[in-house]
Amino acid sequence: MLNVGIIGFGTAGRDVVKRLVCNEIEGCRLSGVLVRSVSNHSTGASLTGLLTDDPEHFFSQRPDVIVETAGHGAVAQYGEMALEAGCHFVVISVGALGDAELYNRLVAAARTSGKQILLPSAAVAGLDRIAAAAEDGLDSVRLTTRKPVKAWRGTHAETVVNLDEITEPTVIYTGNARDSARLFPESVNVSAALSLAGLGFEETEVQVVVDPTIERNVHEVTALGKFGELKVEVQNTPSPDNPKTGHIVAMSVCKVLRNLASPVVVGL
Ligand SMILES: NC(=O)C1=CN([C@@H]2O[C@H](COP(=O)(O)OP(=O)(O)OC[C@H]3O[C@@H](n4cnc5c(N)ncnc54)[C@H](O)[C@@H]3O)[C@@H](O)[C@H]2O)C=CC1
Ligand SMILES: O=C([O-])CC(=O)C(=O)O
Repeated sequence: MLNVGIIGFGTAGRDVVKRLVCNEIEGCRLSGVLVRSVSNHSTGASLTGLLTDDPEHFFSQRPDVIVETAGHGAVAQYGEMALEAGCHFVVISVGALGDAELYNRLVAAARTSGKQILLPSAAVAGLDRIAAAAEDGLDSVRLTTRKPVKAWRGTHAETVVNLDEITEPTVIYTGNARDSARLFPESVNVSAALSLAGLGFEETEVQVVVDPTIERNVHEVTALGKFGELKVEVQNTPSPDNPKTGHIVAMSVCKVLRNLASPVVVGL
């Protein structure tokens, strides 16, 4: 059995935890959930003793794999600790890795411990193909991320446009993935995942759009190279608790955990 520790008990974290405690991910069991303050969460009997706000206690449960579902700050705070403790580190707040210094430290820790930093596809599709294409001549990778107005509340978008007055699709960012990941830490992690799969943070081109005409979170990816051409559009159903995050994100984490415990792995 693979012991799984989860950092963060928000939208994505709760969905993953629910599946683990219901034994829906074969070969995996929940060792603990690290939260900022236990008193902020009311949980059912199935989680008794599993939530902790004490990192030492969390690590003492000897997880084999730790999953970050808590935001960029938590990647910086716990990444090295997780790898040095001998755990694989699954990261959904991939944009944090746009900080080159942090990225290098985590990679060094992974090398030393012999463990891996695992980045789920999460909200996007096509990372497998872009990574394969990068083996032999990838020329360009472009991302357009569009989300409905409600998904941009409380983000950097509010400093660019008046969200209450938007009536048509409005571009709020054009640039590279390094800056998009930094400016939209809760919303455009996909740009970082594409960068790490393909051409890196500087060469990956990103456009971000507030779109009052749509209901889903849309990511359009195009890539060109020796392999041919890739065009992928995903339309993610927003999670009821957090419209920024697609429900598929937690399911993608569940798939990574299933892969780690499974004799057969499909879709790498
Ligand atoms: N790779 C991808 O495609 C995607 C990545 N994300 C990333 O995942 C993150 C989480 O998404 P959601 O679950 O929707 O967010 P959320 O805001 O619903 O939940 C995050 C939870 O983590 C907790 N938290 C924050 N810092 C913590 C810490 N240091 N220790 C323990 N708990 C901490 C918060 O209190 C909150 O309960 C987002 O901030 C975003 O960076 C989200 C969607 C897609
Ligand atoms: O869930 C999504 O559609 C994508 C997202 O928030 C991110 O990339 O950070």
